[in-house]
Amino acid sequence: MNEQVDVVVIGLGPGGEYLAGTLAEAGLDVVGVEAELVGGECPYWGCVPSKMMIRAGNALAEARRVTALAGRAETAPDWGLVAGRIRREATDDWNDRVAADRLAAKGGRLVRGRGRLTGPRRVTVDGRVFEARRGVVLATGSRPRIPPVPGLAATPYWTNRDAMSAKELPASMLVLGGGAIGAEVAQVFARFTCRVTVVEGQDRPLSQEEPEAGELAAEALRADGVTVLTGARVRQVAHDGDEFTVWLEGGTEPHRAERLLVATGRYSDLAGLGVEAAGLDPTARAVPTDGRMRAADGLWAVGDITGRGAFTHVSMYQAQIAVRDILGTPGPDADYRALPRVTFTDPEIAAVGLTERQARDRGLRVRTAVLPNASSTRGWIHGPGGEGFLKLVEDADRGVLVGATSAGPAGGELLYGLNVAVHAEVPVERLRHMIYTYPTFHRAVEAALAALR
Ligand SMILES: Cc1cc2nc3c(=O)[nH]c(=O)nc-3n(C[C@H](O)[C@H](O)[C@H](O)COP(=O)(O)OP(=O)(O)OC[C@H]3O[C@@H](n4cnc5c(N)ncnc54)[C@H](O)[C@@H]3O)c2cc1C
Ligand SMILES: NC(=O)c1ccc[n+]([C@@H]2O[C@H](COP(=O)([O-])OP(=O)(O)OC[C@H]3O[C@@H](n4cnc5c(N)ncnc54)[C@H](O)[C@@H]3O)[C@@H](O)[C@H]2O)c1
Repeated sequence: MNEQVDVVVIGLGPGGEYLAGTLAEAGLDVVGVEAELVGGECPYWGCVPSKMMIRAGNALAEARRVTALAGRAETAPDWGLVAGRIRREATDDWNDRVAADRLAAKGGRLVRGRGRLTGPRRVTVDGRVFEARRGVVLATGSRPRIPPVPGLAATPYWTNRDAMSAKELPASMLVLGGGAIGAEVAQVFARFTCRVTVVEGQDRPLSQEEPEAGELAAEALRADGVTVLTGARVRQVAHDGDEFTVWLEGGTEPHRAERLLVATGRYSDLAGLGVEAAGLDPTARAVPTDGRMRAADGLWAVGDITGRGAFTHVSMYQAQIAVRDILGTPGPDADYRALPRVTFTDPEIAAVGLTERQARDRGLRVRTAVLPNASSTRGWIHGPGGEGFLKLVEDADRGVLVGATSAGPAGGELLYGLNVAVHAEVPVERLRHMIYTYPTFHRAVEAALAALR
């Protein structure tokens, strides 16, 4: 006998867990299906452990700046403290009991196993078939994309999961990919004395962001002793039982390291989820959704699987919209114009909305301004560790900001005001006549607005 429920949520990462819990609290009969840990990638192998590492690495870096600012401070990096904190405080030793109990307390039912769509509004988990009266939500996230480099698949390469759960740091590590994961992990590991080389295929790290952001990230990594190779293609990878050997196209000598971290982006396994049973293309990169997060009749999708930005805040934002749609509560459609993101390197590199290139490619008449942090009073006072810049992108015809990048010691926090400006389309003319606190990092916004050309 098939089991009748109101909603089945497949995948309980940040978006799915929120959806399942909120719909259950609203009185619906909800089944949440989870193949691994309730909470998903973010709390166990993603945002939370990586930011805990970064907090520790930043403390070391700040202590090292004491020499230039305040005297002498000695540091003796101990990865055991970081690994222990991640184990105890962040992940409960990779145990999701608390999250599973939280869902149960809200009235949701957890079904452990791998869910598959086997028809419209129908999900099968290890032979159990659920018929969802209102529908099914796909929230199965993403996995590391492993490039088809000869030899790589046969080696014991690391993904983010190994890096986040490392009890000890390797003496040396090659990082394939200089995106968000590559840049963050490379810097932290280097600060804990691991010899790190980043191999990035594009001509700079963080290649999807402003060129100035990528250049700053490369400089920051190099300042921490990371070797950054750009425009680099890996020809072959091998492992001899002890170490990795990596040959690059055009290189004469191979690179060797104890570990190889692959951080070359993510993909969503739509075929494994059986999306064709709901009329969707299993070979697509993402599940297309409308403004209400609907993918088909009685089918919603949220999170990484939608391809609208692999961030926890995107997944949660979309989940809120899907909840409203399922419950029939009014509210605005999804709007990605002011999509914020922060790469938590030191300096933090934060951006919202369009880059200059994206704005120009859309045919906008663009005005921009780029100011180095050192040109502001606060940036100059800050001294060592204050590197960064502020960049604004204006749609000159409408007189509103459509994008901004803030990089610096508090780049992610500074972004907030710019996020509001882009989201609410606050006229640049109004922003120019605001009072900006002296001497903050964000006061640079006033100077940048004046410099828009
Ligand atoms: C190292 C790292 C650092 C990151 N740092 C940040 C950060 O600082 N800020 C930020 O916003 N984002 C960050 N991210 C991205 C963030 O983790 C993801 O965007 C977010 O977790 C995606 O949420 P989601 O809801 O799509 O699902 P996910 O977290 O991907 O979870 C999906 C869940 O679905 C389950 N699942 C998959 N298939 C099935 C199935 N068939 N049946 C049942 N269950 C299934 C999985 O087991 C998993 O638990 C980071 C990611 C990584 C890897
Ligand atoms: N702070 C944050 O919010 C944060 C932190 C980590 C991860 N994330 C999320 O997780 C996602 C995945 O992170 P990621 O770093 O794996 O992906 P990414 O897409 O951010 O970066 C991948 C990088 O690898 C490069 N690359 C791809 N194939 C390559 C190859 N064969 N050789 C060399 N370089 C290659 C790309 O040019 C790119 O720069 C991110 O896109 C982001 O959405 C967010």
